[in-house]
Amino acid sequence: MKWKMDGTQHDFLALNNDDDNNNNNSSATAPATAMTSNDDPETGNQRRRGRTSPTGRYFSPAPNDYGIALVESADQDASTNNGSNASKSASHPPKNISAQVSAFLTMSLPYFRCSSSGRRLFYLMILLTLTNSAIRVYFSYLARDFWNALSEKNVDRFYSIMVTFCIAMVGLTPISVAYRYVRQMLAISWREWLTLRVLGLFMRNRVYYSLERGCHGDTMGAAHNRGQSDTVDNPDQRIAEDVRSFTEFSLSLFHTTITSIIDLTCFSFILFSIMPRLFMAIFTFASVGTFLTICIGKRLISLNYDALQKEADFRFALVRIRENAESIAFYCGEGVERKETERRFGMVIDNMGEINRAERNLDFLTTSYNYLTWILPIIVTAPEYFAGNVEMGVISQASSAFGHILDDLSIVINSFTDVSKFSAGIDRLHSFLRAIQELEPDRSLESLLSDPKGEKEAMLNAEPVGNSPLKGAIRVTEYDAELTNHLSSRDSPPLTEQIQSPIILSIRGLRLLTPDNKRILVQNLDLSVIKGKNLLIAGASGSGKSSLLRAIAGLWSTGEGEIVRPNADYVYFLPQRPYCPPGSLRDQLLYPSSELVDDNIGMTSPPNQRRLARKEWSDYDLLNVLTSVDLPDLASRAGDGDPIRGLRSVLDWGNTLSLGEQQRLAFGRLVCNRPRLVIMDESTSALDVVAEERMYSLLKELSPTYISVGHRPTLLAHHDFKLSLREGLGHISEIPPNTNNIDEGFILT
Ligand SMILES: Nc1ncnc2c1ncn2[C@@H]1O[C@H](COP(=O)(O)OP(=O)(O)OP(=O)(O)O)[C@@H](O)[C@H]1O
Repeated sequence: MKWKMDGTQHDFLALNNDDDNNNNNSSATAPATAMTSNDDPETGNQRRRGRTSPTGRYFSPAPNDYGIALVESADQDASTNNGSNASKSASHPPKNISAQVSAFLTMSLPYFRCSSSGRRLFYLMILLTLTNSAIRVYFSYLARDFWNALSEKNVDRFYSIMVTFCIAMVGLTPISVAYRYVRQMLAISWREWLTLRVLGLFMRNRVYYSLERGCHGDTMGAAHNRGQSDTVDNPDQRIAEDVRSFTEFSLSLFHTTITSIIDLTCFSFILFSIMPRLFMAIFTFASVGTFLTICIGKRLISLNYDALQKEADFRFALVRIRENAESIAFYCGEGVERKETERRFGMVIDNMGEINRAERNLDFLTTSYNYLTWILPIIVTAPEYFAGNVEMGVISQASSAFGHILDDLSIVINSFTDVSKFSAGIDRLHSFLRAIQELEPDRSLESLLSDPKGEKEAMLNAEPVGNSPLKGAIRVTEYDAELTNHLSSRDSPPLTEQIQSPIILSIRGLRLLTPDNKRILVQNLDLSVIKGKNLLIAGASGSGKSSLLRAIAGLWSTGEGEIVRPNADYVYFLPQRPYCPPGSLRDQLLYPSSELVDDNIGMTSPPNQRRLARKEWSDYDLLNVLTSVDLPDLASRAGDGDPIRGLRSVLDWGNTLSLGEQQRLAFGRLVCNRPRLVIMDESTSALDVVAEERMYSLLKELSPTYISVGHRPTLLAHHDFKLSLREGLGHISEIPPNTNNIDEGFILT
């Protein structure tokens, strides 16, 4: 069951006794709803503010009145999920209540501490909530007088009350509208704040990569030992959907709670002063009902947690088919994919069935509860009325007060399903943020949310911040490549005695493990790469070549040792399959240059000034770049004969260009970005030997130092040294000049 509020869907959100119109409806219409023929026990007590259905859920029978509509939908939980790694996720048991409350506070308080506008909106919302409660009490008295006037047939009094009622309605409407508006404003502002904070934390220090690959260094190892999950499923859904639901439902819940407390106080006073017996009866009735609801319905909490998970897994299977459409089509793998997708969908359906059964059991209780609430106040008050001890208006007011109090005491009963969904949502969001926080264990989650850059901590500790982005045992130290003599041959032994030029990359005592700490890939590796002397890394498949590059990039830190390299501004990594971001051909060439980069990303070095220099590249320059990488007609093709238009055309480049074209385009990026050190992982694997030769000639013209990983013997001719990885050990050898191919006696593995 889902709710729509002003067109916005809520997923673990359905607490609904918060709407002003509902409130007005309940109290303002109390006279009309005190046991009229319109009251339908099937829909619960219409007097009641929350309009409880027999199933125990609040609903709005007239959606247009309240801007709220009940939506039967099961797909919202995963509606924004692009399905990143659902299948890897671990299922967490829902936490206990105190842990939930603590998680809730940790995630919600930073916003109110940091945002002054959020605080203002919050105070205004409280003010308007209090005003609304006062209005409800006022209307309860107005209703009493109204019914008394009717039963006494006092026409003058009746019309005088009607006039007062109309004036009050006119005056109070803006307050109700303002309340809803302010609450939505607060929901928007909070969502914006929290989403941007979570997104910032997700993108900085390559957390997005670490969470995806589970390479959290020692920290994650510790997490493993504590039995925590090392992967977080569907971060996209958590950022897009769980944050939204969290903020919106939190406000709804807050409103419900505060309104209930105020209502409970006011109407308890009213009811106790009118009829103490009824007051006592209601407390007993609500307590028993709540206890039974918790006993019968607690299974729904874990089922709803699983529902979020299973919907996301199903969605992920569909997204994966879309992303790998071509490969699946080549393999004719539709049957397998369909079976797997159906299996996941089957799990969704099974879970829905279980939820349905659990809700049915709960409905037995809540429906009979609602029938009883319809009749209970009448049974208790009727004898007094027939005995002439109380007037009709008093009965109406007592019934109204009864309805209010019962609503307030029945929050658990009426909203159990929705609160259980909210609880599952809190857990998902909190575990996601905890996984991010574990990458910076010296900082608390609250401080990360309040102060992502850690400026306050930095001021307090006054410690130099380490250079390595992810704290692990392998330390990556970056230096400014402009300072040419930063490294000397004394720091690390050179590859050969003869070479005395500065070292551009140095690896000392490296021991590299897989992120799960299970396998040693490289050990005792000492290596210095001299500027201008290019290195080829070779080895059998799975020997750890790419992993060594990951360690140099600072992506993997499990192991020990030190890597010293130029800072990110001067190093460019070329993977085997270049990433093609959404955007124009121009964007493809200049990637990752951007006018938009800011220091919030938390990169290991200040923002790359050279990468900000997009405007320096004219269209003409970029067309020359394309020509230099053997793609002279690409822009014309993309622009239907007009190369300038082609540079600006936005296509799905990853699916439009062949892998060889993408690899050449990636070499074009090197021309635009002019790094000092290029690190390539089989980045010419899709090129023929001639094209490979041309790309390496271009590299030599650009004259950076480069390191390649590859299997092809033809690569030997383009490098000066070779590092062979064998059984965890690295063997360095010099490649004699004019080595052309494997016949020269150099095998790659
Ligand atoms: N996230 C991970 N967790 C655990 N093990 C991993 C992970 N990623 C890679 N590995 C393992 O690490 C080993 C080295 O992988 P790597 O990609 O470095 O090999 P490679 O030498 O580049 O192989 P190839 O030549 O086939 O590309 C492989 O056995 C691989 O299965």
